[in-house]
Formats: sequence, C-alpha cells, structure tokens
Amino acid sequence: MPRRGVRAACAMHHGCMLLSRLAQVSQEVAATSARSRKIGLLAELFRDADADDVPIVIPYLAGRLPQGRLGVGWKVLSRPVAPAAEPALTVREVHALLTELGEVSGTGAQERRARLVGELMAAATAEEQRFLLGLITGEVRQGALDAVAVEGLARATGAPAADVRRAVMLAGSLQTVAQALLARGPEALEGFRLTVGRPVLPMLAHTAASVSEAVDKLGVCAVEEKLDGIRVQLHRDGDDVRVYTRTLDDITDRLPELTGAALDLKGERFILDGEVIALDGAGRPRSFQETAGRVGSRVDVVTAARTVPVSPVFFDALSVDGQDLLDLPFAERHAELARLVPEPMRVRRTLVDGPADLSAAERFLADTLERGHEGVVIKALDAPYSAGRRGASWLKVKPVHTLDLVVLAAEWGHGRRTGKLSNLHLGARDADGSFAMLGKTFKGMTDAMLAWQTERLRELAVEDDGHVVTVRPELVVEIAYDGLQRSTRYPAGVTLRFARVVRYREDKAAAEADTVATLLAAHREVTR
Ligand SMILES: Nc1ncnc2c1ncn2[C@@H]1O[C@H](COP(=O)(O)OP(=O)(O)OP(=O)(O)O)[C@@H](O)[C@H]1O
Repeated sequence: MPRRGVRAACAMHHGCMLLSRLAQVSQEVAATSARSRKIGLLAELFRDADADDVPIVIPYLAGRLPQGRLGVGWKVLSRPVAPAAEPALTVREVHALLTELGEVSGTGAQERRARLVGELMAAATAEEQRFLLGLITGEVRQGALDAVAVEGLARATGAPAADVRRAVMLAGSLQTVAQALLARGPEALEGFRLTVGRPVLPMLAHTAASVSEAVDKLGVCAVEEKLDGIRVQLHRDGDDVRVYTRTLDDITDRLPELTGAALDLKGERFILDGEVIALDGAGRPRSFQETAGRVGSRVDVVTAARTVPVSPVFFDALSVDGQDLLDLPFAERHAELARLVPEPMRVRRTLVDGPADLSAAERFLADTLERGHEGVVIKALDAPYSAGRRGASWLKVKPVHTLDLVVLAAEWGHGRRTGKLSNLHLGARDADGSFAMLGKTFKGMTDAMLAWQTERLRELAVEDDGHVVTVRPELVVEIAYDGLQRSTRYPAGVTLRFARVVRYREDKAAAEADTVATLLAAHREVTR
C-alpha cells in the first residue's frame, strides 16, 4: 500500500468509500436488533456511496467474500501487525488486494500471501483490522442482510421497495440492481424485465409437518409429486435453448436431452420451471447421486447421456409466447404449462378441494412415496410466482426429515482414513448470523466423498492444529439423524443423535442452511 493503480482509479471518483466507514456501519448494524434502524443505517451508507462501490459494499457487509477462497490461514491472519493511526484504506483498494490474494498460486504462494496480508493489515486501523479478520475468516455474517439492503436502497433512492425486490429477483443479483439504482435512480428498475434467455431465481418452498397442516393452510390447492432431482429452468427462444440450475449456472451443454425436449415442444418462446431426474426403465427414480453426476460433470456428455439418461419434468411456466406470467395465479400459469407441455413431461398432481378433501391429498402422497419419490409439494392455486423467495404458498411434505448444516471444522482421520478429513463438525445458523455447533459425524461418507471433502475443506481452512482443521463456514451438507438429545457440551443445549451425511448441497449457500430456531421448534418435546 498504497497500490498505485487502485489509488489512481479511486481519485477520479470523489465518493470512493473508506473501509473505516464500512467497518463502522457493519458494527452498528450488528449491534442493533431494530430492523428499521438497520434500514436507516444502510440507507445513509448507500446515499453516500459511489454506485461502483456498492457491489463490493453489500457482500462485505453481509460477510460474504465475492472472491470465494483466499487461501489464507489463521496463522497468517493472527500475526500481530501494528495498526495504522488514521483510516486511509478505501473499500476498492481492499477489494483489489483481496482479489489479488485470491489469485496467488504456485511456488512461494504462502510467503506472497503472508506479505499481502501484512501490507493490508499494516494499512488498516485497529477497528478495520478487526473487521477484515471477521470478513476473511467468515466469522462475521449478517443474516438477512440482503433483505434489509433492499429496503435501505429503496429509502436511499425513493424507489418503492416492492419494485426493488422484483428487480432483484429478475436480475438474480442484488448487487447489479443496487449499482444501477444508485447510478441512474428509480428509472433504472425498468431495465429489469423477465427476458427469455436471462435466468431468474426460482421460487422455493416452506416445510409443512403434514399434508393436513398444508391443506389447512392453503385451502383449495394442487398436490404435486416432489421429485428428488435437480431444479432446472428451461429457456427457449426460437432455436436457442438454455438450461439453468437453481444457482443460475448454465448447464445447457451437459444435458442435451433438455435441448431436444425443448425443441420438440410446440411453442417458440418460453421459460419453464421443473426438475430433471434419472428414471429407470420402470419409471422409478434412480439414486440422486446418478442424477447429480449428470449435472455435475462435463466429461464425455454423450456416453453419460447414454448410461444415465435424464428426463425433464415441468411444474410451472414463467413466460409463454413473450407473455410474462409471473404475476398470474398458479392456476392460470399451470393452464399455460398444460397447453404447451404434454402429460409425461409434467409432474403428476391432483387438485384438492380444501380440508374436506384431505383424504385425496393423503392418498396422493402415499401413492407418490410408493412410486419411489420423496414427498409432495402442496401449492396454492391463486398465488403468483415469487421468484427467489421461499413463498408461503408452496409447502413441501416429506416423511424423512434431513437438515442442511454447515461444516465448521473437520478432524484428520485415523487408520484407513489417515490423511483424509473425516469427522465433520456441524453447525446450524443462529439468530445473530453465527453458527452454533450441533454435533459431529464421520458416518455416511463414501470414499469419493471423503476425497472430495478433504480437498474442498483444505481450500477453506483457516486453522490446522494437527488434529482439527477449522474452515470458513461455507460448505452445506445434508444430514440425516434420529432425533435430538440434550447436551450441555453444545451451545444450543442439544446435539443430534446418529447424525450421518446424506450428500453435499453445493447448490446451497451457508446463509440458506437450517437454523437452530427451526430445529428446536421441530423438536419441542426434547427442549421442553
Ligand atoms: N413439484 C415440485 N414443485 C416444486 N419443487 C419441486 C417439485 N418437485 C421437486 N421439487 C424440488 O424441491 C425443491 C423445493 O424444496 P426447497 O425449496 O425447500 O429446496 P430444498 O431445500 O432444496 O429442498 P429439499 O432439501 O427438501 O430438497 C425445489 O427447489 C425443486 O428442486
């Protein structure tokens, strides 16, 4: 520091934000539990911010690193460095340096990383050092920051919050919308329209404990089979077909079957929402790993498609013939879907006439489980498509409960597992954005999973004491368990019984993991 290139770029923008401001606001937002105060703090920050700083400011406030992994360990980070007396670092300088840090590789990488961290810390004040440490180790997480930021942006720019939310869902990125809003004002929101070829975040479901609970809540509803495959969004514009995952990755090339299916449909322009799944000759689902393998690997697509062919099964239509259907009630969207997509390519469903018709819904669930699927999704017929949100109008019911937890640390294995990171420390999200450890498991992992997790966890490591490797809390893993038991050794006062790994959920971010509160609510009998 100072890094000349970055400084020069910054000097041209008078509004270049100082890191000290960001650190200060971050602390204030964390310290208050009042949502309106958080919104006010963020609105004030956004008003002062340069539009180009905002795509950095938002993830840093939320505790996310846009660079992904930095490869810097605790040993390097915790080395004491005399702090700067005066704040001078800009947010953009820090971002450039962390980006450079993330790109360091090859021989001498460790020394080079240590030197960069030293430079960064020496340029930071004591308060900024604390902020950076929290950011890099992933300890600082502001849960739900994005929702508060949407409101803050609305207040700072005078745009209606609902319009900002809709733009974010259509853009699939809060940062993009924030930048456009601050650069051009509320009119910029008109640029974010549903467009064939541009993916939007999918609508998600809440959990219901039983079919009757769901039908009670929703009244007249559709009960649909819940297929345990991979969520896909299919876009067709003439001959151009694109397939996106739930995290908006383009996987068109990996699933040639979907391009074929899209081109066979009668419509020329549409966006469909559904699941892709590998079925056996009898139409029963093959293992989830087989479906996931098709989506996860790019190697020899032709052979893969021959050995494990997958089928698309659609359940919603977002756009047909250039008409945006998002705000239409589900019943009307489904009518469009049925017009376009023939029966075998749509999920099975039954319509239920409210609680009086409960037995029909229960029979449908039993039949769906019988056919090897994991449960049902029960949907209100009058609800719009709330992209990117866990709408209250989709409720999933599954007999087997699993948890999506975050790996906090892992222990080096023994015997057959020497050299592998084996025993996982599992955490659930807590109200303050941190993670509470719920227990450990080394069960349920295949050899391939062990090898994979060892490699991934080493990349995320922040500390290794030779026994336990502490990692940035980023990997989400799906855990099956037999219940909870009280334990004073864990912060939530409970631990999982017979926890075992089902699969890694790379499609989920740590912020989407299950919370301590929902876990305790689901096991009230243990905690009472
Ligand atoms: N008929 C259906 N309607 C909606 N989603 C379905 C349907 N069948 C299967 N799904 C899948 O179920 C998911 C909805 O569950 P949810 O939004 O809670 O995500 P999730 O946490 O990944 O769910 P889970 O962990 O239960 O698989 C969808 O993302 C989709 O992939």
